[in-house]
Amino acid sequence: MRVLRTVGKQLSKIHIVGAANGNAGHQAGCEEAAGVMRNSPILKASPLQIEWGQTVKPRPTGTSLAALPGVIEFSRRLAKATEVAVRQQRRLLVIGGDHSCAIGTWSGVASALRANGPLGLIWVDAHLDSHTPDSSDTGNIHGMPVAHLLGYGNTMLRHVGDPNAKILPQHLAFVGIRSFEPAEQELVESIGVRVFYMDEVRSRGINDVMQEALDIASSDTAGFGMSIDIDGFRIEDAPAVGTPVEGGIDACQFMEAVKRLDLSRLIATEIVEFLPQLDQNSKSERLVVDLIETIHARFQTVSTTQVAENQMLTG
Ligand SMILES: NC(=[NH2+])NCCC[C@H](N)C(=O)O
Repeated sequence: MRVLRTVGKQLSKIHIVGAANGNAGHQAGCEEAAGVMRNSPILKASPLQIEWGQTVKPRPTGTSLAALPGVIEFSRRLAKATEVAVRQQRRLLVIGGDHSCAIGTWSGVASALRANGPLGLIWVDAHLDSHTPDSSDTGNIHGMPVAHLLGYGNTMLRHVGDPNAKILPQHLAFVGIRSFEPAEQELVESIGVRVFYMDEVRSRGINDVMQEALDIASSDTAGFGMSIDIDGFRIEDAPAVGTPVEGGIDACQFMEAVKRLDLSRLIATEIVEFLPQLDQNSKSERLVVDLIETIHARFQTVSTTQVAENQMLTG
């Protein structure tokens, strides 16, 4: 009885791991986001129960491809942190960081789940982030995490946590994509990954698309994750990002769609690419909090009315 109660408690509280990395991005600054969110008055005012775990900080070795040694070492430490959290059945949220942190986040989660089955993943983003070091024009590793999670690219990055591919093509769905280069598109399409480009989101509506993405990520998997790059949203909803792209997902519609999803098999969430130095009027900070509440309120005794009231108070 006691054990059950403890497990229940761990399941409902959000356990946040900070990923304070930023030098694999187009512009430095995402490394500040975890600290900003930790001190965020908007998040502190939220009725959600949160416990902050460790914040993993890299030892940067440079930018573009010179960042690689630092990213490898950082990814290994982040993967340890997420693996432990999932093994302890905590309700995990990772706050990045540039999107290269996804290598560490999902490698650790995949290792923890492996005995039970494969990991599914919904990747919300403007970009495909599916380059290898060889195919990338910029050398920025935040444009490469998906290729490495699928088992392509640099061997040491592919082998973070363990040598297995972290995700199989049939369990991955991209949502909101509208910026990519031919080589990365060719890679993901040739192996059959489902990409919901922005055109399809616009024509079918985000509700339908998210429902189908959830089906892909949860069929024949041990559970699934969501990696949310806030540049997937409209620039007016998430202005503080390093690589903005016009024509994104309407953030309010996205959150309405997420509220309708069955998230009972959600293992972990990651919110990345928030660049605090560009955040006028805390607009993007507020979006991060709204996303967290949208996803997590259902797992706690917090009612949607309480969340709405909080949003009005701080809005
Ligand atoms: N996580 C991101 N914001 N990625 C943007 C990647 C942009 C471009 N495709 C590149 O590889 O450099």
